[in-house]
Formats: sequence, C-alpha cells, structure tokens
Amino acid sequence: MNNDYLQLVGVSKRYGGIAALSDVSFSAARGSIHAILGENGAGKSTLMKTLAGVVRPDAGVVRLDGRELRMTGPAQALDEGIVCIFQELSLVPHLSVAANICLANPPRNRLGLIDRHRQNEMAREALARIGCDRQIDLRERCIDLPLSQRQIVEIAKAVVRRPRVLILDEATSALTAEDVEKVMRLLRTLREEGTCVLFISHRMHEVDALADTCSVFRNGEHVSTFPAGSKPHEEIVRLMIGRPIAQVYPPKPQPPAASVRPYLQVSGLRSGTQLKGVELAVRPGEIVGLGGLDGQGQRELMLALAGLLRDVRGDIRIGEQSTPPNGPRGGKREAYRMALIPEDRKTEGLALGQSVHDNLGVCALDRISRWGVVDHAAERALIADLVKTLQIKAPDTRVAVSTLSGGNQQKVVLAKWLATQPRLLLLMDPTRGVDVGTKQEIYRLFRDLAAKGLAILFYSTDCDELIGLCDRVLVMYDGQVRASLAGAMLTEEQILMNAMNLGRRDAPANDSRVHAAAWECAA
Ligand SMILES: Nc1ncnc2c1ncn2[C@@H]1O[C@H](COP(=O)(O)OP(=O)(O)OP(=O)(O)O)[C@@H](O)[C@H]1O
Repeated sequence: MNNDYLQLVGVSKRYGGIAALSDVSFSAARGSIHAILGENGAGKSTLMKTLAGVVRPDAGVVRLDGRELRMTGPAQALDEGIVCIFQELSLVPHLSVAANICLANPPRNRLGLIDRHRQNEMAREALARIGCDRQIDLRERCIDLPLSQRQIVEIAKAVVRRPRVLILDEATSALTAEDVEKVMRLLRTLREEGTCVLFISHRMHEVDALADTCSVFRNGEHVSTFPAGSKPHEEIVRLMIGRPIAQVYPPKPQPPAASVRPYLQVSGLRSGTQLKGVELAVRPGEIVGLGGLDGQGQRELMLALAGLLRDVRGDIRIGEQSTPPNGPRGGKREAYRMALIPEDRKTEGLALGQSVHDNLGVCALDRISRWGVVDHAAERALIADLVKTLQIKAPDTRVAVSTLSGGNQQKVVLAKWLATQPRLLLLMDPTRGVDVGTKQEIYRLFRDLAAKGLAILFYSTDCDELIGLCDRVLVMYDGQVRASLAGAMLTEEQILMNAMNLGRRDAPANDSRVHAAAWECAA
C-alpha cells in the first residue's frame, strides 16, 4: 500500500486574522478510508477545499501519487480525479436528478446534444452503486426531493466521476440510518477499488465502522494521526476539543405531571398520503423525540405544525388556541410562540450572503424595535447575548454568515429563532454537522429551555441522540404515530421494531393515552 498516495506538506491558509490552516502536513494511503476529525472551525473544510482546488493555500504543497499538483481551480482537481462532496449541496435545484448526476460531463450524441437516454443510464448506474436506484426518480427535479435524497444525488454525482481521491465533508449527516449503511458499503467498495477516501464526520460510530486511519485537527493545526480503533473515544474527543467530555447528554429530570396541560396537542392530523391521522401531545417542560424510518411523515408533520404544508385536516392546538385548518400562517405564527428550526440551513435557515448580525436580528425585530424603528443598542445587546449563549465562533458579527464553519452556521440558525422567545420549539435535525463538544452545549441548552417551560418536539435521524436527550420518543410509521416510548422502553431496539412496524399490527397510538402509560413505566 502506498501510504503517501495523497500528501500535504506545510499547507497554510489565513482568512484575515484567522489561521484556518497552519502548516498542515499529513498523508493518506491509496485504497484506504481516512477519517478527518475536529471540532467546528478546526479547518477540516478548508483542508478539503484546498484539495478540491476551491481554496488556494497561502503556502504548502499537495502531491498525488508522488506528483506535485499546482492547482489552478476546481476543474483541475476534477481532472486529477479529486472529487469532493461538500457539506453544502451543490445541486442545480431545477434540473432533474439525472441531469445533476451527469452535470460535469453529460454524454452527448453525434450532433453534440445531450444524449438523455445515456444520461439516464449513467445516473441509474451511479445510484445503483449506492443501492438507491429504486427510491429516487431520475426525472424528479432536485428541488422537489427531501434533503436526504438530495444528499444521495450529490454522492451519485461524485461516484459517476470515478474518483481517485473522494472527499466526503459531513456527507452522511443528512442521511437516514438505512442510507448511511448503503453509503458505507459503497465507500468500502471504492476502497477495494483503490480509491483514497477522506471522510469528515462528527459521528464517531460511523468513523469506527469505516475508517482505517484517523487524523485530528484543532484550531487549524494537524494534531495527530493514528490507526482507527487504537484510541478510546474519550481520548479522541480530548484531542479534538482540548478538554475531556464526561457526559454528552444532560440528566433527564422528572417528567411533568400527566395533569399538566399540553402546549401542543394534535389530533386526527391528515394530509395527502403522508399524514394519516397523527395524534400527539407535548407538555411544557418536555422534550419529545420524533423517530422512525425516513419518509414516514415526520417532515410533513413538522411542516404542518408550522403552517408550511397545504391541505392539512385535523386539529392542532397550540397553547390556548386552535390553529386554522392549515396551521398558523405567515405573521400569525408569532401569536402561537412557536419556532421551527429547518432541516437545510443553507436554503431554509440562513441568508448566507448576509452578516451574522443581520441573520441573528431578523426574527426578533419586534423585540428590538420601538414604534417601528430598530433600537440599535437593544439589537447589539441581543446579538451579543445570543453569540455568547450559543458560543458562536465568528471573528466579527459583521462577516457574512457563509464564511463561518458549518457548525457555527447551524448555531446561528438556532440562535436567531431562540431570539423570538418561543414556547414551542420544532427542531428538525438541529445538531447536523455539529461537533461533539458543541452538541453537548446544545443538548444542555435544550434541557435548560425545557426547564424554563418550553415544549420541544425534536425530529432527528440519529437514534442515539433521541434516546440520550428525549424524555419520550414518538415513532412514526406510514403517516401515524405508532408508539410512544419512554423510560426502560426507550431503547434502540424498540425504536427500530416500531419503526418497521414489527410485532404491532394494532391501531395507531393515541399519544395522549400512551403518554400516561409510558411515564408510569418511566417512573
Ligand atoms: N471564506 C472564509 N472567510 C473567512 N473565514 C473563513 C472562510 N472559510 C472558513 N473560514 C474560517 O476558517 C476557520 C476554519 O473553518 P472550516 O470551515 O475549515 O472549519 P471546519 O473544521 O470545517 O468546521 P465545521 O465542522 O463547523 O464545518 C473558521 O474559523 C472559519 O470561520
């Protein structure tokens, strides 16, 4: 095995006063999977962008198979066989799945026109390599796909280029557990074929399952490289964040009494073929998880609750009020004191070109305005408070939010909605792309918010965090809540059994009824 297949020597990159990479040297082998670990802002993405020709380093050399690469741009990196799957998806939203997969090099017929038949074949083959050719329609526009499927298309787009070096920057963070397995199988096959895979992930169980070698980065510096499995997790976390982490999840308090009136109560919620009579209740002080296999109505439920889905029937009560049939709309949403943290921070959560300051202030204009005029002192105080509470790492709040690391962008999304002082938080995968130290802080924050009386509905694709954080987990199957699990029943096995509807052929769970029984079991 050529251990120095991909080599970086003395690579540095500064952004103004920030050293994103400081004199980084490391190498990765051909036919191997090399995990790149580090907390948010450690420089991982900058490293990948350097390899992908997107960022030009201030100093240093990159070699591939012994040859020095003088990268002039992304096209040259692609020509060298270096393909990167970025955290922020790069699909053209209004083009079809097939067109996106073949975008860099579409097959052409004798007239020079795109050969659609061949294009479809190539796209289908790429999706089949991942095992997703049946679940994604080649003709569908990417904008109409859920985030997890868009991520699969992004991976297929990389596969079709037959990479020599494949870089995945948090590419599994939006995927369902089932799709993560498929992508892992694909990466192992690519490894056997000789591809050098660099894999950035904040999910240690994926790193354990995949990687041959790990490299840890901190504050732009390469801290250590070691064989995967040779160090305990605690040691790796300490290398990553410079301090040990004892317990990632905060202790769970006593549940609110069953007599406490739910802040959110949903009954008989239906919409199209996705929601088929959802029943649930979330009390003030509770963190209720929403689990199940992907596509069982979890996303639609969240959107329906936030008034972002059409043709919804059933009853939604928030606080003291019933919402209109299609959920709270537009400006009326504030009256219900609810906030939705969306799944895709790039397209739904942030105005990327705007400053951190403007992104943070935009949702709280009511709080920082007097007689329709923004009180700039109040605005600055609010923003300083949010930056401190969420520990957002930004050189200055006037920089564009696009220049922050992925994890810090996610914190901005959270902060801007917390600024509205919601009483109901609807969270869609809020720790996606967030490092373990920051996750710990965010979990504590949610627990503190719950202790202050917020009702929290938490949709996550990560079973581990559902179990670790939530008081109760509702498992959805085929547009209904199939089970409400708490206490000793809140296990991965139970979540999976109910997610696959195994061993239960009975009616959907009425959460209000199940709730009491589940808590009895928890107590
Ligand atoms: N275009 C840019 N302009 C200014 N600063 C930048 C830019 N890109 C990155 N940075 C800064 O460089 C540092 C490293 O960022 P990078 O995105 O490489 O971190 P990361 O390890 O990938 O983090 P995450 O896990 O959150 O994605 C951060 O402090 C970030 O704010």
